[in-house]
Amino acid sequence: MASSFTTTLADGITIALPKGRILSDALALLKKAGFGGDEVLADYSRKLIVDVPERRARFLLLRNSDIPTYVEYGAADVGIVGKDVLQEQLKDVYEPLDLQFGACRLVVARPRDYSRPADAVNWSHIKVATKYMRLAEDHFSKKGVQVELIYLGGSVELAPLIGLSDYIVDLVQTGRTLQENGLVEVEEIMHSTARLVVNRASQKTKYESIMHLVHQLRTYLS
Ligand SMILES: Nc1ncnc2c1ncn2[C@@H]1O[C@H](COP(=O)(O)OP(=O)(O)OP(=O)(O)O)[C@@H](O)[C@H]1O
Ligand SMILES: O=P(O)(O)OC[C@H]1O[C@H](OP(=O)(O)OP(=O)(O)O)[C@H](O)[C@@H]1O
Repeated sequence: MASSFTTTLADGITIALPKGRILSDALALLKKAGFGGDEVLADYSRKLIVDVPERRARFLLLRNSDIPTYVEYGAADVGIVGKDVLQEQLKDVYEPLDLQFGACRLVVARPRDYSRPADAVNWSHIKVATKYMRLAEDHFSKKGVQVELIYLGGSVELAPLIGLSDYIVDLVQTGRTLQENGLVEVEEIMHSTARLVVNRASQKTKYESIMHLVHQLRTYLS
């Protein structure tokens, strides 16, 4: 069966989508723009490749953090991924569109009753748990604060509660996760929304298809 995946949709477009929380917004926009939608959701969680030949589109369902890699190497022509991930990974891809959904912020947070001074100038050698190693490193080094970064892949808010770290750098949207775990935001690092990213070679070899997609998505952005 694998060969059929490589022989169909030769002149179509391969779109990498993240399986997590921005999938439904991404599919809703793609559907409005005429690039499939329900077909992908119907197969979601069972298939990792979903072909929609009548739209000349192939969807890859990937981990959020893998999207830039697939697009950079041309395994997908385009992808949808959060700006936070793009800033963290700095892959060599075009980023033509802010898709406006998936809004969140990357922040520094600490326990509400933490005893160290809130002013970063007075911090010294703090432990920071995060999934965003590069962004956290950049943030603290700009302040001249020496930090020990501890990589965690999820549930980062737990780290300061059990003494693994002093601070966290993580995403916040509603603020509920921080609040329910007794943490408070102390600094904001960046805002993030979902972006369309495009492989540099595909932008040339599939110029018309990609410009059509970009145009359609731009038209249907709310
Ligand atoms: N609480 C949130 N509210 C809104 N958007 C969010 C929130 N958390 C994350 N996002 C955005 O959605 C993207 C996908 O998040 P999601 O939680 O689905 O993936 P993930 O678990 O971080 O990815 P991976 O599986 O690769 O580690 C994030 O990169 C960010 O841009
Ligand atoms: O401000 P809120 O609306 O509460 O959202 C913030 C939470 O959402 C994300 O976690 P996610 O649910 O993706 O789980 P994770 O901790 O496994 O990454 C993020 O890492 C925060 O933990």
